[in-house]
Amino acid sequence: MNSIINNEQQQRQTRRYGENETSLIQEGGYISPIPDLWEDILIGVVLKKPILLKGPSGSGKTKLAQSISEFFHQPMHSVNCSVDLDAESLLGFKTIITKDGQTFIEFVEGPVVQAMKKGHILYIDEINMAKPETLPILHSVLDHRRMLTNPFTGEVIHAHKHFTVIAAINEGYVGTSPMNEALKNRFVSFAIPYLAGVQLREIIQNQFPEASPTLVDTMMNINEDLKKQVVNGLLSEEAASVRSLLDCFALAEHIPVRRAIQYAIAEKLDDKMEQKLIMELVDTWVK
Ligand SMILES: Nc1ncnc2c1ncn2[C@@H]1O[C@H](COP(=O)(O)OP(=O)(O)OP(=O)(O)O)[C@@H](O)[C@H]1O
Repeated sequence: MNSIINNEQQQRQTRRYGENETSLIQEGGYISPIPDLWEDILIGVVLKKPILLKGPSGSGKTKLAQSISEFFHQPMHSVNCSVDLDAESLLGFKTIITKDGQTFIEFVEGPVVQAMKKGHILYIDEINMAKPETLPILHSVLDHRRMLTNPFTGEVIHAHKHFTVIAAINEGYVGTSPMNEALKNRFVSFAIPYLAGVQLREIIQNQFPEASPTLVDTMMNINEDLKKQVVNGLLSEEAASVRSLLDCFALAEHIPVRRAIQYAIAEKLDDKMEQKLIMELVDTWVK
């Protein structure tokens, strides 16, 4: 096992990486879809590189960030980006407080400042949904300087040695804009694909131990067919989403499988032709 990860984890907790690794599932529940991906990302974290996770909706990006947080016993602060995201939502804001009859102005620290000072993980979700002019405020945080001059207080903040930044994007989605080069260049980037094969089976069996082997086989076959049609360009990528598949299993505990797939996969897509194609594929497996 990679010693650089071991050393870092020992600094932060007691259990050694590599002990008790009999399951594909990491602490926090993440399963790596590609051999080495999990470990390569951990190395990026240990080297204090900002990590960019690129993958479709429901591919486990948030789960991966939570698993890193559990692995290093490091709390995580999340920022959900939108066009309304501003410097105050990132850094914090001033507020008036009254104490013992006196009025003060106090600065309430936002997620970036808290994570930097406490050495926590900062998770920036859908970073490409933010307005491009909002994020340059983070440039000095994300490069070798690892510092920030808070424009609201003038305070110069140097990041704690364990401070970690993980960002996630769904590329090419409505409402997203391409990340500007200067921002993207500060990250090391990892493509996060959907789970397939034994890894997918493992997560299903872990979350739905009561599911019959027949149901698991059927759903795995349907998922494979959906993936083929995604590759053929006939279905959008989310048709093969792991989140949707897990939703199917949850529903299928209570309603017939066909309806479960309709609600959890087909109806989530906007295109009627795609919905029809999904249900036709399902009908070849579910009687
Ligand atoms: N590789 C994986 N390992 C463990 N769980 C996974 C994995 N991929 C998907 N999941 C499960 O699928 C669901 C969705 O995962 P998650 O919310 O992390 O996706 P996401 O990529 O962050 O999605 P979005 O882009 O829509 O926010 C969760 O229940 C998660 O446990």
